[in-house]
Amino acid sequence: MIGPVDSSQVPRYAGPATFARLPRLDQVAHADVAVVGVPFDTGVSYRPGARFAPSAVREASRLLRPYNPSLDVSPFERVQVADGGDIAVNPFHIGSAIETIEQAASDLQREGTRLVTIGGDHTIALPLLRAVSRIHGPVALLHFDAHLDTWDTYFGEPYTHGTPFRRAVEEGILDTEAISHVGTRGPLYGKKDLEDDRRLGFGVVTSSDVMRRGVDETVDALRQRIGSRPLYVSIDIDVLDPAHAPGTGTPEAGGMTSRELLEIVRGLRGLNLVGADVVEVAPAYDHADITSVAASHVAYDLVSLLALKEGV
Ligand SMILES: N=C(N)NCCCC(=O)O
Ligand SMILES: [Zn+2]
Ligand SMILES: [Zn+2]
Repeated sequence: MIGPVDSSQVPRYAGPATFARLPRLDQVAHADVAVVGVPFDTGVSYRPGARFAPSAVREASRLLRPYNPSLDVSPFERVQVADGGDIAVNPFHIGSAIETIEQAASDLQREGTRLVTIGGDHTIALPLLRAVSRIHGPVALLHFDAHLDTWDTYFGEPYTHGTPFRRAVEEGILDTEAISHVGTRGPLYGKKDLEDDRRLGFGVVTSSDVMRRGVDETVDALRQRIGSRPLYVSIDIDVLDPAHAPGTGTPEAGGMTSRELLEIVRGLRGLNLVGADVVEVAPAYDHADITSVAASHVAYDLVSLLALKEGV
């Protein structure tokens, strides 16, 4: 196993950044888990800038340490984790970008590598879900977000960051017995948004529900719905309150704390996780790397969950 650069030997701020100072994918024979960037933000409806997230999150991840006490695992000792670099996508053509992401994600997973993808805007969840469903069939989905992202079109366009999960249901790549939003809040276009969303099959745990029920009850309910199904986790960083994630494109007041999010993610331990993404970090609106740090820690816990599951 090739682990991260030892920060007691080489200062952690030295050298080019890979996620958690891990080796690059081309430096290992095989990776069980790869962290890969998708610098794409052509699908946004408001503030752009998520194309700069992969490099910002890698920079913020320099401070991650190799032992995860919350999950009692040293993920980089248990399995080979590597940084898969960025998928080079066309910034001028959403359809072409989606095709490139689906193909690249499929190629990366060909030898059983699991992906934790750093977006990019939420458009990228659709091709990533297509790629995991090619392997596992329709997957359960836990979607952490302030937004439903099950709208139909924007300006007539079906492929945007507000529409990936409606497309995914239409394409039959989700197991609609086990799809939930967590952390939703904020104004909608109309009541119909919620009705449409329910008709697609989504369960909703709002940000207020999490606050009222607490983390443990929330986790119990989510776990029951998911069972042993293959599970994909998509985390829009705007699920966090703007106080915890100012660096994002469509911020909404009244969100979760980073502590709540991390605890819910850790509560997924033992489930059949097959892939995950962390999207919508927009570094230009960030302050003191608050958002990139949160995203890097969430990604670290997702990698840890995969390491627990894939390791022997
Ligand atoms: N996926 C994110 N972050 N936002 C979707 C917001 C869509 C809208 O402008 O209504
Ligand atoms: Zn979203
Ligand atoms: Zn969102």
